[in-house]
Formats: sequence, structure tokens, C-alpha cells
Amino acid sequence: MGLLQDLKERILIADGAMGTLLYSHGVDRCFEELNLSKPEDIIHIHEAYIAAGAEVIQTNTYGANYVKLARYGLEDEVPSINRAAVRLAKKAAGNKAYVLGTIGGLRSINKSAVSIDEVKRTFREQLFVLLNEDVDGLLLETYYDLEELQTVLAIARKETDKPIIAHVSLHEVGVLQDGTPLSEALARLEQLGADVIGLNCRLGPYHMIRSLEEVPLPKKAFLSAYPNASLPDYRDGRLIYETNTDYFKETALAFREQGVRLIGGCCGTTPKHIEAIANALTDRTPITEKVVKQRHVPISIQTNEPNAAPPLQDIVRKRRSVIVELDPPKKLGIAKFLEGAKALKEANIDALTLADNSLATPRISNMALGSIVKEQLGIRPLIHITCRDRNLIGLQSHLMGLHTLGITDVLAITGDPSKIGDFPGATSVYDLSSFDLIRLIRQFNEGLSYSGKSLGQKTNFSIAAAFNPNVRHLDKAVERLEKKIQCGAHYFITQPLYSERQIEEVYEATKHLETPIYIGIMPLVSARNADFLHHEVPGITLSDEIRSRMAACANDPVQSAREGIAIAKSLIDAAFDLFNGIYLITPFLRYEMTVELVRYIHEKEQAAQERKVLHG
Ligand SMILES: Cc1cc2nc3c(=O)[nH]c(=O)nc-3n(C[C@H](O)[C@H](O)[C@H](O)COP(=O)(O)OP(=O)(O)OC[C@H]3O[C@@H](n4cnc5c(N)ncnc54)[C@H](O)[C@@H]3O)c2cc1C
Ligand code: MET
Ligand SMILES: [Zn+2]
Repeated sequence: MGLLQDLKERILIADGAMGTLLYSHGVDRCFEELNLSKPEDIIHIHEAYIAAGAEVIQTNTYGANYVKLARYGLEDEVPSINRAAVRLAKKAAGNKAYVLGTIGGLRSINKSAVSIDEVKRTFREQLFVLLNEDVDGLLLETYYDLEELQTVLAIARKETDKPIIAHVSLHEVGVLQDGTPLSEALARLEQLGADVIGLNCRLGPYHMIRSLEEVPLPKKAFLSAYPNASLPDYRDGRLIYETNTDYFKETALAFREQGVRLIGGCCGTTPKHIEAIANALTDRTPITEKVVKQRHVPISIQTNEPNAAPPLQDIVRKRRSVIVELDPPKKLGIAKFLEGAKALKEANIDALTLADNSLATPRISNMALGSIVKEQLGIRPLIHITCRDRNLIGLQSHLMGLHTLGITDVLAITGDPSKIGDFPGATSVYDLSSFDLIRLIRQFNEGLSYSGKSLGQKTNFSIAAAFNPNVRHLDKAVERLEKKIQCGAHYFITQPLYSERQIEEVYEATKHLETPIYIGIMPLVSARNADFLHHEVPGITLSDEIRSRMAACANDPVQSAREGIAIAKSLIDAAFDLFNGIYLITPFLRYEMTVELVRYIHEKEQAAQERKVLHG
């Protein structure tokens, strides 16, 4: 008899957690390395699960891959650790249990932390060792990212005919983190050839059962569930799980009612939990019919008001567009800021962009000021959002706040690291990369939170992303733009550029993109300001001519500003015919400078239009 033949006829019981069990016994190092250094401990755990009733056990190889072992300097031990793991499990199992070779997912909340190429490479290496050791089947578990699981499952299916069990992990009931309903995800896994499909980790039985209520009995595959013992509690720096195992008796019956044929445990479970399941399931006959609960799809309310202004990406595609940055003050008191905002509105800008603690220095919240300029002055605020200052919870709360305030224009950026700012000891969060943040906002626009949970409404964000052309290899920066477009960026805004030649180079390097770009221009205010940018800001190089022009008026602030404006005007001239979008950065709240430049752009535009009319 084989594993699948058995599953056809009856419910099988699997083992529970390895990692959390070791951890609860005080092991606080690489769990998989113990296959080499403490083999008897691992055998002992396998035996305890079998004694409790497990008929299917898994190798201690959840994190025995190149990426995770490298954290312990053990990346060269992938073959030896996996080989040892299978031998230990087989020794414990004898002919009493099937041995599954476990491979764990790599991507969690941060999708871009591990590339798909790396996923494939890492997976193949571990897969071949496990298959060579002749496991009875494979357990692909704890995959939050469906793309990753589909990729590795396809590889495994090509390489072996042995049973493959494929498990996703959920943050929310019934839905994966990208919004895919569980039933659809499992159907895809079945289609890719998984023999057993189901869930493990993150959720306890209650939420898993609710999730499975929406899943029909698969046609060819079998369902499985390895719930956590409970939701974890955080005590004295440790994650603690519920230890009451009676609850697992009731839930085993509920899993059976959902058509689950392979029931085990994940984090926090122990041999006692498995024993409870085994005691409860005296009748191992699987159900063959099931009433499936319809997934509750919340009605999405589109927030797009009929007369809402078109998004900036549409405006800049059609006509000249000027947006201006006016940074929130570093001190309390916003009178001068509001004066500047008003003057810029009168000069006729399309949006006022508000930085998010730029240079990692605290400023008045740009959300607060954005709301004030919108409500009091009728200005369209464009809010920069860094990944530096807010974790995944804070970012989502921030986005919901912006939506609630009716602010729809955002710029998703990594953010200058805290090290460079006024509080170098502060944490730079970076739960998400700029790519992930762009994806998150796009997901909000579909009405879904990061974990795939419905937000009840769709947001309507227009998503800008940053473009830094001040790098050695412009082609690499352009590759990042392409990736940002894939993630959902609607348009780009560049760092300030300081030479006509560079503006042309940027045009040449990006003319194949259909996504609009606003070219950044920041007027210089003094020779010192020019020297600072040239010598101290990575990537920014000012031409000798510009620096000597600024140096020539070093002791005359009025003349310096004039010269700065003149230089900015020639940069505008260079950008004018190549790009519709101009992004002006106001230096040190000196808004009279950017006001003058906005006027210059509009006059130039008007003259160009008149010429066009004249010449037909
Ligand atoms: C329009 C604009 C507005 C900004 N506003 C703010 C703000 O409000 N607050 C703030 O703190 N910061 C701000 N910044 C700065 C920005 O956060 C950092 O400069 C950032 O690293 C570049 O943009 P990003 O965050 O999208 O970078 P990403 O494209 O996410 O890049 C992140 C990091 O990857 C590396 N990288 C990027 N491109 C390359 C390349 N071609 N070659 C090698 N390495 C590369 C760099 O280390 C870079 O810092 C702004 C930048 C721009 C262009
Ligand atoms: C993090 S999910 C659990 C992985 C593995 N099955 C273990 O119990 O250690
Ligand atoms: Zn787990």
C-alpha cells in the first residue's frame, strides 16, 4: 500500500511541530543542524509522534535550504543535513509511518526578499537530496506566496511521481495574501499535479476550519490541514502556544467534516495534540459529499467620484504639467509654509508634493499638511510615503487614513536611511521595499489589504514612484523603473538633475517606456549649496560651469538666487521638448523661487502653443 492508496480509503494522521517543540525545550539555534549534531534528539521526537498516532511524519528539513542555512554559515551543509534528516526519520518510522521530505517556503511578507530564480535554485538543491534518499513523498509547506509555491510545485512534479503535498499558509480566513481565494489557490495546485492540497501554520484550527468551509472536495487530490496549536501569545520575549489539547479532539472531527484526509499539526503542537486527534478519530471513514459555503464577497464601493479630477498620469500624458515640492517645516508653525502653498497655487501648479521626513529628519506630518492644503486652499496634495518610518501595520493604517481624507496622490519610496538624518540611532523599518509598497497600494486599489483581507472599499490611489538617474549605470536604474511599472507604478518622479546632457540621456534611456516621467529640477541657492550637492550627495555632479557661475556670486545672496533661477531655467529649457512633466523642488521653503519657475514654464508653454497655432 502506498500513501495515496491509504488516503483513498481513510483519514491518516500526521505528526506535529518540530521547530516549536525544540524551541520549547530551550533549543535556540539552527533546528535542522541538529540532524547532524544531535541525531538521537530528532529520532526521539519522531518516535514520540509515531507513538502518539502519527502515520505520516516529516523530515526535520523545513529550513534546510541554502538561503536559510546561510544565516548560520551552514550553506554548504544542505546535502548532509537533508540526507541525515531522511535517514533519521526513516529509522524512527520503520514500517510504521510514511516519511515526507519537507521543504519550507522562503517568501513571507516581503515578496522581493528572494527572487524567483533564487527560489528555484534553492529548491532544486534540496529537492534532489530528499529524492535521492528515497522519501515516501514530499511536503511543500508554509507557502504564503502562491507564485512561489506554484513555481516549486511545477519543478517537483516534473522530477518525481511520488506523492506531493502542497500547503499554503493564510493570514486571513479563506484568502491568500495576494487576495486569491483559498478554493481557487488549491484548485491551481491540484491542476499543477499536487496529490494532497491544504493548509499549514499561522492559523489555529478555528480559522482553518472556517477557511475550509469554502473549499469543495477536490476531484483528484485529497485535502490536508496542519493547524497551529492556537494563535501565539508573546511572553517574556517568547512565542507561547496554548497547551490545552482537548480542543484538538473537537477540531479533528470538524476537519473530518470538511473532508480533510490528512490531519497533522504545525507550530505549537506536540505529540499530545496528535494523540488527541488520534483518540477523537475513531472512525476514519472520509466524507464523500460536502456543502460548500459561498465565499462572502463584500460589495466594493468605488470611491471614484464622478467629477473627480483626472489622475496626474493622465494629465501629464496630455499636456504640460508642473508639480512642486514644498517640504513640511522642521519646526512647529506653518504660516510660511501656507503662504508658499498659496503662492504656488496662484501660480497654477497641478499638485503640491510633500516629502515624508526627507533626509530622515522629522518634519510636521505630510498627511496633516496635505489635508490642510487640500481643505483650506483647494490644492491637490501629493504625499510621499517612505518604507522607513512605518512598519507593515503603520503603512496600511496610513494608507487608509489618506483614503479617508480623500487624498489620492502618493509617491511610494524606500526613504533615506535613518543613519543619515538627525536621529541616526532611530530604526529604519523597511518591512517593505519600494516595490512591495507599490504593490501594496495597487492591492488597496483592488480593495484588499496586504494579507488579502477585504477593505470594504477600493481606494483610488494614483501611484508615483521614484527614479534616481544620478547613478553610475543608468540602464540599471531604468531596469528598476520597469520593475516598478510591473508592480503597479503609474508614473515617475526623478531626483533633481543638473545638466542638460543628463536630461537628454534620461530621455534616450526611457523613451521606450509608456509611463510618464516628471523631471526634477531644484534651483541652487548659493555656492555652498552647489558645493554641498556636488561633493556630498551621492550621484549628483554639477558641471564646472554651473559651479563657477554660483561661485562668482558667492557673497551676494540676491544675485545667487538669480543665478540659481537662471540655471534652473536652462534646465527647464532642456527638458521642455522631451518631457511634459516638470517637478520643481523648493529649496529651504524659498517658494518665491519655485513660483517664478512655474510662471516661466507656463509662459513658455503659452508661447509654444501660440507658435503652434500660427504655424498651423
Ligand atoms: C522624487 C523623490 C522624492 C523623494 N522623497 C523622499 C522623501 O520624502 N523622504 C525620504 O526619506 N526620501 C525621499 N527620497 C529619497 C529616496 O527615498 C531615496 O533616494 C531612495 O533610495 C531612491 O528612491 P526609491 O526609494 O524609490 O529607491 P529604490 O528604487 O527603491 O531603491 C532603493 C535603494 O536601492 C539602491 N539602488 C537604486 N537604484 C540603484 C541603481 N541603479 N544601482 C544600484 N543601486 C541602486 C539604492 O541604494 C537605493 O537607495 C525621494 C527620492 C525621489 C526621487
Ligand atoms: C514555520 S511552519 C513549521 C515548519 C515545520 N513543520 C516545523 O514544525 O518545524
Ligand atoms: Zn508552523
